[in-house]
Amino acid sequence: MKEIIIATKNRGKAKEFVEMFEPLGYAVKTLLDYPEIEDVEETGTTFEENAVLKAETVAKLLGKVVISDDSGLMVDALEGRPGVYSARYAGEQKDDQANMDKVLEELKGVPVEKRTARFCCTLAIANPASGTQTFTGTCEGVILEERRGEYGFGYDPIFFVVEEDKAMAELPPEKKNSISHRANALKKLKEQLPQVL
Ligand SMILES: O=c1nc[nH]c2c1ncn2[C@H]1C[C@H](O)[C@@H](COP(=O)(O)OP(=O)(O)OP(=O)(O)O)O1
Ligand SMILES: [Mg+2]
Repeated sequence: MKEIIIATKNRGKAKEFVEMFEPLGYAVKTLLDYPEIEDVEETGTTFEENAVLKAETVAKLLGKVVISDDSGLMVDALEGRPGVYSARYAGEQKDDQANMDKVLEELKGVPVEKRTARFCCTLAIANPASGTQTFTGTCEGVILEERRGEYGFGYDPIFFVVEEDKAMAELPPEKKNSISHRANALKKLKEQLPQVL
């Protein structure tokens, strides 16, 4: 089986990449399979910068083609926050529950029509021999006033997808993986690099 390496230590992302790549005939490896590789410091100020940093660092270490994912939630009423700081919004411990509580608290009293938001995902594919390309996908939604659903990870329980009339965390994996920011970025990557995937 062909193998693809995803430079992530996030279990929620890793699960989605397995779900999206296995039907294409790829065995997925992530940094959870390479415990000796340390977390790449995300010093960029955009999803693209951080995605490139993560993919190139790991591609160089392994001498192989590597895909990374930098993603997050942008809330209009918060001027785009938490944005690139989504993982650590409530502190260094990267706690999904604390991060959601912080967003809900900051949006207290904000009416539904002003609670618009989007998930963003930039995938970087780094080839040690030929360079790096990036692909970005988004998914539009509205921030709920309380959590709904058990699927997914991160901010999914507070992100309402209008077209589905459900919170992202109420959508089963097959559904999320056809409409998500990550799915949309991967579609672009596949369209533009059919020879790689
Ligand atoms: O589909 C998603 N559904 C809900 N929340 C999501 C999603 N996609 C990203 N997110 C949130 C989770 C985390 O708070 C941040 C990603 O931060 P980000 O730096 O890209 O990932 P990370 O540090 O968890 O793992 P890694 O850098 O090893 O890939 O955005
Ligand atoms: Mg990260």
